[in-house]
This record gives sequence, structure tokens and C-alpha cells, in this order.
Amino acid sequence: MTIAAMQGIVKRYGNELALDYVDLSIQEGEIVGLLGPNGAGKTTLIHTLLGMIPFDKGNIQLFGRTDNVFSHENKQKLGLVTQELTVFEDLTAKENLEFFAGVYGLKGEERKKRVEEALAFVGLSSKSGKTPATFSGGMKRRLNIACALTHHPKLLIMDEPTVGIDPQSRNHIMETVKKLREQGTTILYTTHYMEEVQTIASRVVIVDQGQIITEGTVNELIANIQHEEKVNIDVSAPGDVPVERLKGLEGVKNVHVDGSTVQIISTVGSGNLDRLLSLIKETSGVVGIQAEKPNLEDVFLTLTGKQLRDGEGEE
Ligand SMILES: Nc1ncnc2c1ncn2[C@@H]1O[C@H](COP(=O)(O)OP(=O)(O)OP(=O)(O)O)[C@@H](O)[C@H]1O
Repeated sequence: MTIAAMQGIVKRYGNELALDYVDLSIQEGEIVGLLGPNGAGKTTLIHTLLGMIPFDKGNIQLFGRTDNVFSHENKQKLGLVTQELTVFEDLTAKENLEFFAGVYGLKGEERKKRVEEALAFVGLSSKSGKTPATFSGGMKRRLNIACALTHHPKLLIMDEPTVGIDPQSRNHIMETVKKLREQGTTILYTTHYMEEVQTIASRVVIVDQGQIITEGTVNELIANIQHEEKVNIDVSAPGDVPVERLKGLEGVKNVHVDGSTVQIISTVGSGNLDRLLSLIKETSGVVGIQAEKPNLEDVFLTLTGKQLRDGEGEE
């Protein structure tokens, strides 16, 4: 069953085209991983789907409705975990949840039960009476997630819910997302962390410059770029590597310097390793070479020409 769908959605901010005829459909029970570089349009897509901002063209369908899509009844079935923390620092964890449960119309005993359940779900029961000011970054993120759960949304949208937290808290959140799915929640999940998508997403949608440029399971997307090969060359002077000249060599599709490693993606069978090495050796020593199988990161790099976490200063 289709839980949510966008057809031909166009969204402009002044002259800036943020969504460029986006078609997306989300089926019940999926975890859709939404990936895109900074400014690709992910947050705009989410806010449009939630009815938080107007759009210029196209149609949205939610929970089987095509008219009055953002009715009170439909909005009650949506949950949003925002990118920015939206918890109140001077309320306790429990009071925060009571506030958000109240916003969704929960009252009395039902509200009390749902608040306790949500705290337990994210592993914060023992911190119920403490304020977020005393929490670690990861605990605040978990509370932020709990705030979106008390009303048991059918579709939960998570906008980069793990930004800037430690690996242990991230694993905890990954487990929470899997548990939610087992309980029947459909999830749209945006992140800059490829490993998260590889761990939890049943389908991946890649957005760039306001357009969906590809979608499929992780394995399908990787299979689509199997006509490419990747070689990692460790060098002694990474700053001197002639990236643009390497990009100009026959068969080369992308070059990226990561620390002291030059990652080069080429068309399969281009046989350009000798030429790559000679060019690099003009300015730097070569310390090691490894061939690598492509992963989701390479799919992203091949399709967008960008690293997922370009310009990010997280963690
Ligand atoms: N309120 C706004 N006013 C004007 N332009 C905006 C506004 N919000 C977003 N944009 C522009 O729309 C485009 C898409 O932005 P959006 O925030 O949706 O991207 P994103 O993929 O969520 O990025 P990030 O990963 O950095 O959060 C960008 O070019 C951005 O500058």
C-alpha cells in the first residue's frame, strides 16, 4: 500500500529551484533512505511532504487521500524528527514528552502511558525526571526522537537524526529505527552517513539539485555502477597530486583525495593504471595501491560528483 506519494512536485524559493519535478512514492513498511549532498533539497522535500511549506506545482497523496491531504486526521498519522533539536532545555524529559503528546491530542492516562512507553523505547526511562541540559548529545537526540513517537505515527520522517553524536548512540538510534519498523512504522530517513543507509534502508533515494537522480536497493544501485572500478593510491605528498590532470586521463570518471589516499574511479577495463601512477609520481611518492569493490559511497560520488559529507564539520 502506498503511504505517501509526490508527483511532479516543483518548489521554488524566489528564483532558486529547490525541487525540480520530484516523483516519489513510499510504500507501507519501507525504510526509505534519502541521501543527497548539502543543499540538494532533502529538507525541502520533507517539509513539502508534511505540508509545512507551500509548493508551486504537482500533487501529494497521503494515506490514500488525494484531496484535503493535510487534514487534521492525516497530520495525526505523521511524525517528524527534526534536524535541529526541538526539546525544551528547562523541562524534564518526561515533561517534554507530555508537551508533545498534548500537541497531538493525547490526554490523561493514555498520555501518561504513551510518554512512559516512548521514554522506554529510546532507553531514557531512568532519565525521566532529568532536564536535557544534563544529557549528552546522543541522549538529547534520543529524546528528540521520542518526542515524535508518543502518538504512534504511521509515517515517521527523520531528518538527519544522528548528526554529531557518538557511535554508541548512533547504534542505539539504528536499533530504535529497526524496532519501529518491526512495529509497523514506515520511515523516511535522511542522513549524510552512508553506513546508516547500508544498515537500515530497504530502499535508497538519491537527490541532487532538487531532482531524484536514482533509487533502488543498496545492491541494485551498486550493480548499476559495476561498469566502474576503483583504485586507492596512497601517496607521500597528497597536497601535490595533480587532481585535474588525473581527471583528464582516458577512462577516469572521478578523482578524490582523502587524507593521504587518492581514490580514482575509472571505467572497467580502461587499463590506465600505468598512466595514473606516472602522473602521480611526477609530484609525489607512491606508498601503496589497492583495488576496491564499489560501495554506496561510490554510487553517490559517481552520480553526483560529490562526496556525501563535503563541507560538513560534524563530529
Ligand atoms: N527558506 C529558504 N529560502 C531560500 N532558499 C532556501 C530556503 N530553504 C532552502 N533553500 C535553498 O533550497 C535548496 C535546497 O535546500 P534544502 O535545505 O532543502 O537542502 P538539503 O538537501 O536539506 O541540505 P542539507 O543537507 O544541507 O540540510 C538550497 O539551494 C537552499 O539554499
